[in-house]
Amino acid sequence: QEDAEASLYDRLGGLPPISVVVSDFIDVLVVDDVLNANPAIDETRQRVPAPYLKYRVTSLVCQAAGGPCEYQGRSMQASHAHLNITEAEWAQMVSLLEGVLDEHGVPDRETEELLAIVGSTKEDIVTVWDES
Ligand code: HEM
Repeated sequence: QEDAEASLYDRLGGLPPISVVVSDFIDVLVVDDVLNANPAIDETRQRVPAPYLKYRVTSLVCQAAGGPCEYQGRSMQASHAHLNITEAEWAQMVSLLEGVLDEHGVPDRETEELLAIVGSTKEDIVTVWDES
């Protein structure tokens, strides 16, 4: 079934649109007040160049969507463990991502698939879990 239809990568239009969406996503992420209220996130995003993050995230998404890229960055666990990311911060990131996908008119099906890819990394990225 999967062989018979276009990959998510192709349905999104390949690297040019993917890189634009990722770029806009990183742009809103790094200036977000909710996320920057976490000092570990704030310090790290000031130290790590946004264009570098755009490159890495683009290659990761490209690969995960079935495109020709090979992600050569660190694991999600290794690159986020020191950021003390909470569930609330995770939810904020998802909401920013949904906004960017909506702005770019990414269709529902592709939006769901992208959110599922991102969602699959939550266990590795969130280290501060709500009780209850
Ligand atoms: C609340 C959620 C997130 C925040 C605040 C966040 C923030 C950051 C920060 C500050 C860095 C730089 C870390 C460092 O170099 O010390 C980073 C790296 C990275 N993040 Fe995230 N991130 C989040 C979620 C995600 C998600 C969902 C993905 C992809 C599915 C992702 C992909 C990456 C990649 C690929 C890198 C680069 C890894 C490397 O340097 O090799 N991040 N993130």
